[in-house]
Order: sequence, then C-alpha cells, then structure tokens
Amino acid sequence: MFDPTPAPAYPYGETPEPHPLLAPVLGLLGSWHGRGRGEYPTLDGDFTYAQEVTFSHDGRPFLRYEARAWLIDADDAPVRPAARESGWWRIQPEGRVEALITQPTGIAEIMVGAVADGTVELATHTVGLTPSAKQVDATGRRYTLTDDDTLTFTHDLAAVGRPLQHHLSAHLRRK
Ligand code: HEM
Repeated sequence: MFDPTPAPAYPYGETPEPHPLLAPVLGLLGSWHGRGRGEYPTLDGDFTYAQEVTFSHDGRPFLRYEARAWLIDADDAPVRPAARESGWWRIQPEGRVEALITQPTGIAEIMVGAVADGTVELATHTVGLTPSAKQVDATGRRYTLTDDDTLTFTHDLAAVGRPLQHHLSAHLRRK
C-alpha cells in the first residue's frame, strides 16, 4: 500500500544531537501514521484519508517536514493518492516557527506561528501560486502532541472564494 521513502542517511558520520532551538519540537521527530477526515463546502460530501508524516533534523535549527496522504474507503482500503507536501520548519528563539511548505498542486505556503506546550500553531504569512493552481488565500494549521505517541492535526483553509474554515482533521500515531 504505502511505500514511504526512507529518510536519507546522515552523510557526515553519526547523526548529530538536535540543535538546542529544537527543544520545544523534539517530540515531533520521527514518523507518524494515521487517518483523518476532510471536507470543504465546494466538495460533494466529506472524505476519509490516511496520512504519513515525517519530521527529521540534521543538527541545524530546522525540521525537515514531509507528508503524504491517500483517500481510503470505509474498510480503510486505499482509493487514490491525495495531498503531498514537503518543506522546512525553521525554529526561532522563544518557540517562534517559520515554515515553508510546498505542494505538487502548485501551492507554496510560507507560514508563521509558535510552539508551546506541545502544540504548534501556524498561520499564513504568504501564499505563492503557480499560474494553474487553485486559488488559496490562507490556511491555518494546528499540530498537538496529546501524548508521546499521538499527534493530532487540524487544517483550516480559505480557498476558491470561501472564508477560512475546516478542511482536515487527523489523528496520527508514532510509527
Ligand atoms: C492530508 C492532506 C489533504 C487531503 C487528504 C486533501 C484532500 C482533498 C480532496 C479529496 C479534495 C477534493 C478534490 C480532490 O478530490 O482532489 C481537496 C480539495 C482541495 N484542497 Fe485539499 N487536501 C489536503 C490538504 C490540502 C492543503 C494543505 C491545501 C492548501 C494549502 C488544500 C487545498 C485544497 C483546495 C484549494 C481544494 C479545491 C477545492 C475546490 O476546488 O473546490 N488541501 N482536498
């Protein structure tokens, strides 16, 4: 079913210790897998999806972020690939976060936010769109570590003329 690309081996010897600025996001490091539900008023009904998310580091003060999703049916069987995205979360002093996230649908998001008490909240700073991309005006994301092995995710979307509202919610477990 899902064939995750392995994280590349660290090429300079032993994997380094995480940078001290990563302290508030250490709990995110690793791979996560789970399922979620999505909706949007322009779509015919809601949908269920599975998702794999990986956060890694190379000793510098940013996370490498990679996520892929696929739609599933009522028996959890894969239906077709859905969203993919990858990017970088730059962790700043006092838990501020600057994220750059790109999607193959022609959308490049620059987001700003903060991490506190196991929750990362990100809101749109800028959205870049390729000429054929759907109109996306803003998004909001919240990632919450509810315990060491559980990550919940919500995603709000302002797109195709609609105001910011719920698009996705997911519940992921550490792989
Ligand atoms: C787990 C991640 C996601 C999943 C599973 C997902 C799923 C979907 C699905 C199933 C649709 C209906 C069209 C289709 O069948 O392809 C859709 C539409 C859309 N999604 Fe998502 N999505 C995800 C993430 C995102 C993100 C990160 C953005 C924007 C930054 C986004 C923006 C949109 C837009 C603009 C539409 C089109 C709405 C319309 O034209 O009516 N989605 N999404």
